[in-house]
Amino acid sequence: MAGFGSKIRDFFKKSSLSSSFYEDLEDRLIEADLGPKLAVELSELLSKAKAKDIETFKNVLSDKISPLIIGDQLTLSREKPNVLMFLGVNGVGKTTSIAKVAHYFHQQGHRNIVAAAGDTFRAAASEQLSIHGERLGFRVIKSHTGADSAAVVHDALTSAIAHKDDLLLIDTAGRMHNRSELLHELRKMDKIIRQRVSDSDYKRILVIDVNTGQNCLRQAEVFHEAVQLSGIIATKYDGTAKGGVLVALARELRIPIYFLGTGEAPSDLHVFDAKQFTQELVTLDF
Ligand SMILES: Nc1nc2c(ncn2[C@@H]2O[C@H](COP(=O)(O)OP(=O)(O)OP(=O)(O)O)[C@@H](O)[C@H]2O)c(=O)[nH]1
Repeated sequence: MAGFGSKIRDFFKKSSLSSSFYEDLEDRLIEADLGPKLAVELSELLSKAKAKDIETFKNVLSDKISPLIIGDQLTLSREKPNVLMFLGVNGVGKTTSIAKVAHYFHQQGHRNIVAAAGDTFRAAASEQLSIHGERLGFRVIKSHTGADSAAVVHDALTSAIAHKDDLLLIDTAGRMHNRSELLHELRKMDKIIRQRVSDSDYKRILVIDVNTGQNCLRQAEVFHEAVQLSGIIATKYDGTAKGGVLVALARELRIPIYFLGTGEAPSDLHVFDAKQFTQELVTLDF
């Protein structure tokens, strides 16, 4: 799949004289993952300005998305433990992101880190987390497959408080038998954490794969409804899609982006820079 930049560039190269220019542009923007609402708004703005050149498009795009995209640096408070719960559908990179975030804070001097294998749905998930823990030097609290994930979270919190850990990272399942079961499970975990950790020390982080396009939006809405998301980690930014979906997400949910994941290694994590991201998107430079 071609990225956002090349799709839009091609469009302006080939279609500048067509009579259905603005409708075609709208379709292209939707394909480029900006989402239907933003695509309609952008093509309407260009249509009003009677603009058909790529420079005007870039200016309109920049004006439109700059206020939408929010970057935020994830920092830990002095309280112990800070709790980060990772949410997202299967395969987006939750477990890998936990390893990356553990590595990131470890490098900042936070040596006491524990993770909870809250994905009790899939046997390999807690195994994978344990392997990361051994390599990177964090403890992992886990239970058997099919165990109550809220109980795992409860045990991990008790352990983190007893050990005076700086950070508790919670892995969760992305799939359940059905949506209401997933929501119920997540809310239960959320409630247990809120009973013992203050709001300022607890973040709910949505992990999304930027290559999954508009599917992300629906997923994000479900998780946001369940636990009120605090921020986003966008993974697989090293792939072909260059984040058009992040603009759509930012527009819909208005939550900050913490990090971009750019590979499988623990160090492949970059603090999100909103200015740089917007610049790359509007220069269509990829
Ligand atoms: N290229 C690339 N691959 C990534 C990135 N993040 C994760 N992956 C890979 O994506 C695959 C899935 O990652 P996981 O961390 O297992 O995903 P998960 O969300 O925990 O999946 P489940 O445990 O099935 O829910 C693995 O092969 C990771 O190595 C990234 O930023 N870039």
